[in-house]
Amino acid sequence: MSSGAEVRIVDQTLADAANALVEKLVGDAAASKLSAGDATLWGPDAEPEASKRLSWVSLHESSRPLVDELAALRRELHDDGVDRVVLAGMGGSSLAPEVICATRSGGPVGGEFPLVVLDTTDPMQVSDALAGDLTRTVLVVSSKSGGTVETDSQRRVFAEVFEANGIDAASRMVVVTDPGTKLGDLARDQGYRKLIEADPGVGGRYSALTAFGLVPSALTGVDIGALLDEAAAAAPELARDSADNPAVVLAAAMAAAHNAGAEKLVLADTGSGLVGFGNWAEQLIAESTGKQGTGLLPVVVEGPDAPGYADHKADATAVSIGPADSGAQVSVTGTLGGQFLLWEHAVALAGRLIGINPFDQPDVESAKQATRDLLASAEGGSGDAGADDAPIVTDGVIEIRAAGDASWLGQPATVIDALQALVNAAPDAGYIAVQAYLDRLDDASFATLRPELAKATGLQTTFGWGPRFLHSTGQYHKGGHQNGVFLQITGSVADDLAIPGQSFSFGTLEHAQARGDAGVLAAAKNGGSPRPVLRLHLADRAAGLVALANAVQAVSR
Ligand SMILES: O=P(O)(O)OC[C@H]1O[C@H](O)[C@H](O)[C@@H](O)[C@@H]1O
Repeated sequence: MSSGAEVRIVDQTLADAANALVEKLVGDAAASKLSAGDATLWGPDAEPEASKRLSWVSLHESSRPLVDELAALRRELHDDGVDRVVLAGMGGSSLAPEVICATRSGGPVGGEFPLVVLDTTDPMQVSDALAGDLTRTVLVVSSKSGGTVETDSQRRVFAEVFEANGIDAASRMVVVTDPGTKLGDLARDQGYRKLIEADPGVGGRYSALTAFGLVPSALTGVDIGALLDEAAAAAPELARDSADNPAVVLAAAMAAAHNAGAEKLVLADTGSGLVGFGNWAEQLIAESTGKQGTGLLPVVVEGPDAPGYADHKADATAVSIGPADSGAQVSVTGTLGGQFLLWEHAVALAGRLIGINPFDQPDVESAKQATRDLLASAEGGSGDAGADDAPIVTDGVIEIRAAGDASWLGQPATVIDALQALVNAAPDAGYIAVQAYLDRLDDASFATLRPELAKATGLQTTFGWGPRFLHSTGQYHKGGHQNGVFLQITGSVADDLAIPGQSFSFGTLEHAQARGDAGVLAAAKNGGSPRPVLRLHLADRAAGLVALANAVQAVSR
C-alpha cells in the first residue's frame, strides 16, 4: 500500500538496535495513542504542555475549510492586481510555507518567486524585499504569539513604505496569529485586509498544515487541498501500532542512534523532489529534542557528496531525504504532505524514547531577553546596542572578538589563529556551528563555509542564518548536548533601515541579536567551562568572505 511516507533503516547494526525500541513503542500502543491526542505519552511533567499541543495529528481534516476560504481571498487579491506575496514570519511561521512554495513551484528556497520570505533583520535583505513591486504586493504577517520582534518590525516598515507609495497599507495586510494576541487586536483595530486565526492547539514547529503553512502557500497559488490529501493518505498508517509504521521505525532509528552516541542526524536530499525540506525538519528536530543537555542535532548538508554525510564518524547518522544512496543509514521517502506528518509523529515518538518533552523550547527565551536588555540599555543611555566591545585584534577587514571567558582563544594575531583556536576548543565528537547574521540571498555564498570547515576539521558542522536560526536550531545550541563551538559572523551595514515607532534600527537590532545570543551561549556550561564563541565582524562583507574562506583552508584538526 502506498501511504505517502516510507522509512527504511538501511544500516543493519542500527536496524538491530532500533528493533527493541520499535517493539517498545508498539507494545505501549504509542502510535495509536499519539494519533488519538493522548497527552500522557511524555510523562506527568510534560502533560500540561502536551495537552495544549496535539491538534496537529488531525490537521489534514480540521484545516479543510481553509481551502475554499483562501481560494476566495486569492481571487479577491488577484482582482485587485495583487499577486506578489511577501511573508513576514520567523521559525514555525515561515519555514513550512517556504518549503511548500519552493517545492510546488520548483524554484529555489529563498528565491524571489513565488513567495518572498522575510525572516531576517538584515537591513539589506529587508530593503530588497521593499524594493519589489509594491503595487502588486500583499504582506502576510504570521506570528503565533503575535509578539515576535522581527515580524513586528517587518510589519511596521512595510506599513510605512506602502503608505509612502500611496498604497492603503491596511488593504495589503493579511495577519495569521493565534486567537487573543495583540497582533490580532491590531489587525482588527487597523482594519487589515484579513485576519486568520490559527488553531492554538498546535505549536509553531508542528504548524505546517495549519493556517501558518497554508495561508502564504495558497496565496501564491499552491493547491493546498492536494497537500492535505497527501497528509491524509499517510495518516492511517502513522496511527497503527505496528512494526512497519514508518513513524515508529524512524523514531526508533533516531533514538537508537542517539543512545549509541550518534546524536547528530546528517540530512541530505537524494532526489526527493522536495525543495529545502531539511530546513523545515531542522527546526522540528532541534527545537523538539534539544534540551536538558540531550537531544538530536540536525546537520543539513548540501547533498550526498557533502563532507559529514557518507564520511561521518560514530557521532552521527546519515539520513537520506529521498531514495537511499550508498551513504544512507536511514532513508525517508514520500510526498510533501506525507513527510510533514511522518516527521512530526516520529519526532514526538522519539521524544518519548529519549525522555524529553517535545513541545516546549525552554532556552529560546534567554537570547530574546539578552537582546531586549541590550536594546533597553542603549535606549536608557547606558550603552549602545549597535556598538560593540573593542576587537581583540583586527586582521585586514575582519575584527576578531569573543564572548564571555575566552581563555580558549589565547592571543590570536590573525583570523587563522582564532579559527584554529576555536577548532582546537571543540571536544572530540563535538560540533561547529556557523551562525551568519547576514543577507541570506545576497550573501548566500557564506554558506560554503560549512562544507569547507567540515572538510578541514572532520567535525560535524552546521550553518545557520541569524536571526533565523535562533527560532530553529537556537534551542539545541543552548539546551542540547553541550559539545558545540560557535563561529558567529556579522557584517557591515552600508544602508541601515529605521524601524518606524522604535528607537532602534534593523541594523542595531540585528547586531543586538548577535551579541545577545553570543553572551547566552558563552555563559552556558560545557563540562564546567564556558562554551567557546568566536565572533568575527566583517568591515566589508565581500572581502571578508574571501579572507574567511582562505582562513578556513588553513585550519586543521
Ligand atoms: O510564530 P511566532 O510566535 O512569531 O514564533 C516564531 C518562533 O519563535 C520562537 O523562537 C519559537 O521558539 C519558535 O518555535 C517559533 O516558531
